[in-house]
Amino acid sequence: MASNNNGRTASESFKAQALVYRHMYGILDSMCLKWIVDFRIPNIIHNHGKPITLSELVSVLKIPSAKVDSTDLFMHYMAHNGFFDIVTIHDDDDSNQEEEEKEAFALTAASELLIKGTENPSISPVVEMFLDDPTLSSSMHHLNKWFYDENRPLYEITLGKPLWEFLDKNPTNLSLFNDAMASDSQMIKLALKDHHMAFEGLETIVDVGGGNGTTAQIISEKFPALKCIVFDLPQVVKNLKGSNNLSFVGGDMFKSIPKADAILLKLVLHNWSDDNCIKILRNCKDAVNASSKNKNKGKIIILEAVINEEQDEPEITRLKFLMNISMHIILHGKERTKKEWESIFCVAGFYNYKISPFTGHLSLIEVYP
Ligand SMILES: C[S@@+](CC[C@H](N)C(=O)[O-])C[C@H]1O[C@@H](n2cnc3c(N)ncnc32)[C@H](O)[C@@H]1O
Ligand SMILES: O=c1cc(-c2ccc(O)cc2)oc2c(O)c(O)ccc12
Repeated sequence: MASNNNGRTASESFKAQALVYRHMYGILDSMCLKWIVDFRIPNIIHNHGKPITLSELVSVLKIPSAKVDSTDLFMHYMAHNGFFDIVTIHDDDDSNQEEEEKEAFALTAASELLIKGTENPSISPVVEMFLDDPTLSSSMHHLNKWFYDENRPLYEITLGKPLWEFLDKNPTNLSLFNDAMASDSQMIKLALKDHHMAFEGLETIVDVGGGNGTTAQIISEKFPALKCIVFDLPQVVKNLKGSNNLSFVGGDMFKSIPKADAILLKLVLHNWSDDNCIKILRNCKDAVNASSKNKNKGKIIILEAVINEEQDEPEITRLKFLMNISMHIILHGKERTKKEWESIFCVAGFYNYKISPFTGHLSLIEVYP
C-alpha cells in the first residue's frame, strides 16, 4: 500500500484525522446533552406518556418553524448516541380518516435518568452543575494558566479560593453543588439491594463528607435500626434537620470524626491528594477504634471509582480516566487504581480490604484496620 507522511499509509492517516476531529467535536456532545436537559425534553416525552413525534415536540417547545429541522437534526444525533429510541407509530389523521405511519422519539435508560421531579433517580443536576454553573464550567477554559501555576488547583485559580471556601461564600453555587452530589447519591438506591451485607450488623455509621444527607437518608430508611450521622463542614449541615435515626454534625474531617462502628466515604477521597487521604483515613481509623463495640474491628466503606483497564469495558475506563483528569486539575485529587488505593490504605494503617462492583463506575471498598 502507498505511504504518505512519516511512512503512514493513507488509510492510517485518515483514521487518525477522524480521531482528531472526533475529539475536537467532543465539546458538541456536551452541548447537545446540555440542550436536552435545558429544554427538559426527557420530561416532555415522559409527560406525553408515549413516544413523541417531531411535530408534537416542537409544538410543546414552541420552536419557531425555521428551527423545526434543526430540532430533528439534534434529536436524531442524540438518538444515534443512545439518548432516544426512534420508533414507528400509527397516527390517526382525522383529516383523511387514514392511519399514517410516523417516526417518534421514545425514552431510553439514559434519557430516563434525565427526567426531573419524579420519584425515580435523576442525574440532571450533575449535568447542570458540570455544564451550566458558569463559575465551575468556565474554569475548564483556564487549563493553560493552570499548567504554568506552581501548585494551585484550577478551581483555586479561577474561583480565587479553595472550592469549599468559595461554596461557603456563594450559597447559590453551594446549592447547585449539593443538589448535584445528592442526585448522584440517588443512584445508590439501585445498588444497595445487592450490597446490604456491607451494612448488616452495624449499630452506628458516620457518612463523612455526606453533603446534604441524601446517601445517609437512603441508608437510614433501608436500615431503620442503624443510627446514621452525616458529618460535613458546619456551613453545609447548619440548617439540616435529622429524623429518627438520622442526624447531622458539623466539623472538619482533618481534625476529628465522630466515633462509630463504620465510616462511609462517598466521592470524598477522590477530591484529595494521597497525603490528605491518609490524614482522613487515619482519623476514620481513630473514629472506628474509639467505638467501644469495635475492639479494633470497625470498618471504612468507600464508594469511589477503581481504575481497572484490564477488566472494565473501554467506555467505563474512558469515563474513569476523564473523571481522573477532572479531579486532578480542578482539586488536585485523583481517581485511583487498585494498587494506588492499596498503597494509601497501607500507609494509613489498614491491612485488609475488599473491592466489590457497585454502580457502573463506582466500586464498594470495605477497608479494615
Ligand atoms: C464531592 S462531595 C461528596 C458529597 C457526598 N458524599 C456525595 O457523594 O453526595 C465532598 C463533600 O466533602 C465535604 N468536605 C470538604 N471538606 C471537608 C472537611 N474538611 N470536613 C468535612 N467535610 C468536608 C464537602 O462539603 C462535600 O459535601
Ligand atoms: O464535577 C464533579 C463531578 C463529580 C462526580 C459526580 C458523580 C460521580 O458519580 C462521580 C463524580 O464529583 C465532583 C466532586 O467530587 C467535586 O468535589 C467537584 C466536582 C465534581
